[in-house]
Amino acid sequence: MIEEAAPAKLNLALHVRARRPDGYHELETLFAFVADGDMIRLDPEGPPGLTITGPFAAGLSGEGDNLVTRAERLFAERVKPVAPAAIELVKRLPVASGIGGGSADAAATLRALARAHGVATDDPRLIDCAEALGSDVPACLLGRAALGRGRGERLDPLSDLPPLPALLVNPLVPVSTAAVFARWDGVDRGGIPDGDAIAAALAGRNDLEPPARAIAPVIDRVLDRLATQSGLVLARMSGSGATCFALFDTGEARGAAARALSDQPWWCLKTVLA
Ligand SMILES: C[C@](O)(CO)[C@H](O)COP(=O)(O)OP(=O)(O)OC[C@H]1O[C@@H](n2ccc(N)nc2=O)[C@H](O)[C@@H]1O
Ligand SMILES: Nc1ncnc2c1ncn2[C@@H]1O[C@H](COP(=O)(O)OP(=O)(O)OP(=O)(O)O)[C@@H](O)[C@H]1O
Repeated sequence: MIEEAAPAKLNLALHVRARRPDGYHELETLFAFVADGDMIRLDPEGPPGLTITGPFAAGLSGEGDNLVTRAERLFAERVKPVAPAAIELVKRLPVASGIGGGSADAAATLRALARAHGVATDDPRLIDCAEALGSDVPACLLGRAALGRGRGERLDPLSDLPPLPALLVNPLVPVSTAAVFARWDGVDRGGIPDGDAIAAALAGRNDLEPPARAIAPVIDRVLDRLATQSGLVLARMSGSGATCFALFDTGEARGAAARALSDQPWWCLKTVLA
């Protein structure tokens, strides 16, 4: 049995630079990961098929188009013609929520298959599979803080981030990534400055916040509540939303913020930058 963690991804900053003719957007983003997320368990000898467990299992459609099964099929086509395995996905992250849940699962599946079949996790064919599965999958395959460019697949690793306490808050409203990008106003407000990642994040922004807030106004309330917590370093929406994150200077401040928000019917995850 092979276990691979599928940690949640955060966009500490996300600057949209241009709409491309192929329908994607050129962006610059600071990818970061936290210590918690979904989990993939792979048994190459077990009865083939995908089992989904965990608190958000019910939000997912069947095997055919799950990103885990798509990753497995692509691995068999492009890397090694392996037979389907028994895979369990422990789904702890909300679906369609801006923290890359499906992308993290796909990347963890590729890593698990690579380990099971003696392929290096930086094998170019694995990276090809990741790019074909989605814009966030290459970053999730790398699994460490990085500056992303292009549609997110051109990655420059950053030096390790400080293990800042983090609170992730999702108002349990799914938001479509394509719908949010489609509402971007087309204004290039500039790239991400070089240098220290946390300083760059503080100076940066998420250009998808205004369109996501228009689609899901509850995001305003989440950000307003996070902004007033003490010990706050940075509060921002991640990806295309609706999950917002707050970074704190101490675990106590994060705990106090989590208690303060417990009057809302929102999903909250106390974690730390990895
Ligand atoms: C918002 C982010 O999460 C930031 O990391 C990513 O850019 C989105 O990554 P993802 O969910 O893996 O997205 P994909 O599955 O590749 O694309 C979904 C849809 O989002 C839009 N999309 C995505 C990425 C990108 N750079 N430009 C886009 O316009 C496209 O309409 C695309 O059809
Ligand atoms: N294993 C999976 N986990 C989550 N979603 C999946 C999975 N497989 C397929 N999907 C589909 O992919 C869509 C996007 O899910 P995902 O959780 O990756 O989005 P996200 O959190 O918004 O990611 P991003 O940060 O990349 O925007 C959902 O509509 C869902 O139905």
